[in-house]
Amino acid sequence: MRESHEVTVAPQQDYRPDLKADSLALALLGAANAVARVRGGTALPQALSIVFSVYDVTPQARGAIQDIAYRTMRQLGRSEVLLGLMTTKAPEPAMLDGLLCAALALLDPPQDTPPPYEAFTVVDQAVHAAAHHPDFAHAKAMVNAVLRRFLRERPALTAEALKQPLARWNYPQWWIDSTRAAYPDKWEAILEAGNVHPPLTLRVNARRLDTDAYLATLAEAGIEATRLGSTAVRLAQPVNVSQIPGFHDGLVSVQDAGAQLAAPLLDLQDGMRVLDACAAPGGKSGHILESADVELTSVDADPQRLARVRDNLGRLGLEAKLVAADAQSAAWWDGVPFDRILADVPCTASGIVRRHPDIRWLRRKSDTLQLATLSSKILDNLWQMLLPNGKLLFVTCSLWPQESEAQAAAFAARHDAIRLDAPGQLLPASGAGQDHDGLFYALFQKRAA
Ligand SMILES: C[S@@+](CC[C@H](N)C(=O)[O-])C[C@H]1O[C@@H](n2cnc3c(N)ncnc32)[C@H](O)[C@@H]1O
Repeated sequence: MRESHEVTVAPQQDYRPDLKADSLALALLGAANAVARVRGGTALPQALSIVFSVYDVTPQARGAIQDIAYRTMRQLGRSEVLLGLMTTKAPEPAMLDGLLCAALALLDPPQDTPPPYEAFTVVDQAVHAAAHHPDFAHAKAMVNAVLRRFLRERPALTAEALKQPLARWNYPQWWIDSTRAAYPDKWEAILEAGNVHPPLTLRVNARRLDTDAYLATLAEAGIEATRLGSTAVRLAQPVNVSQIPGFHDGLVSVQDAGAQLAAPLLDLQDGMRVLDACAAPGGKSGHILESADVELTSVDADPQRLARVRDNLGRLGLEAKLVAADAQSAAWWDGVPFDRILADVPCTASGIVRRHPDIRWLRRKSDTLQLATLSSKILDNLWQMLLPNGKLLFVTCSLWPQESEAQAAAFAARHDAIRLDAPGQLLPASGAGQDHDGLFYALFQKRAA
């Protein structure tokens, strides 16, 4: 018998196609590559940095790849259903599917938003991109046929697609069901809010200047902005951080207005010992140090993410003791209790999907319970580190009650903790007056000894 030489060829995801650096074809292929990696379980920011490095792209191409990848993520459900209506089997490999979804996202922008490119350019460049990739050059006629059919039959195809919740909402079915179960009267508004483009919100460094003075600086620079809170300023149009006045000198940081509630709730006084137990990348650590002269310990289990805390505090000219450790354990603790503890625990991040549209496609339903179990262990461990009369602020960026209110109620009961006033569940909101992610805050005080 002759030996079989048949081999299965692994997809060449790292292959750099020979396409012009500033072409839409390269941008579509880069986005398709990132989307395929997200399907494989990689978060979109990491997927994009891999693509930028293997494709060795120009800054301009990076911007285009990123923009298309984020658009594609926001409309992945709708594009998947449309593809299901136009093809007999799911396009393979994953990058071909990603290419079609990326092209559809450009051809089929959300209602009332202009298409970013001419339709014929998108089709032409998507076919060109397919033709240049060895894994699916054979499918270039299919890419052409599918995209042209979409343009010809768009009203009928989208009407048919929108009958399916996956296309209507652009979330997996379990996510839609969970939102509906938790918020029977508001689930539609919550899902819509997660599909809105987030604003760029800044936190003004109160050590350096006041918020009105910074608004005046922005106005002088011709940047339109509104005040959202004591230190929160929302830009009318997002800009690159390099164009934000004073960013590099630590006058401001990028931080959602909802996240800016943490430091004031901690009721900080000079001289306190404070623990930020899940600190990376350091947004709240920075705010704590801007608010009072405290002795801050910032802990995070991920040493690479902890390095970002050092960078962020360095830009602000502030310092904390940085510890790479597991907040479920006390092995790293010197035994001296803290006056204040911030527990911004790991969670499903279901409240920040407008900033991270990949999260809904990466998460599994079972993650909620797993993460709630981890965070309850973290909270129980931290409680022993708090002084009598001290305060612990529990924060999540989740919308699921299992991770938030149910967790807070169970924690208070387990430890006989006093529950102080705090916002509780903040639902995501977009607008000039109120604009924040979906976060949860519960504040506990330890009884006097
Ligand atoms: C919601 S993020 C924190 C955001 C941060 N507080 C800020 O404002 O920039 C949660 C963090 O918890 C960290 N983490 C996850 N499990 C942990 C554990 N067991 N112990 C300590 N940190 C953990 C993650 O690495 C992640 O950086």
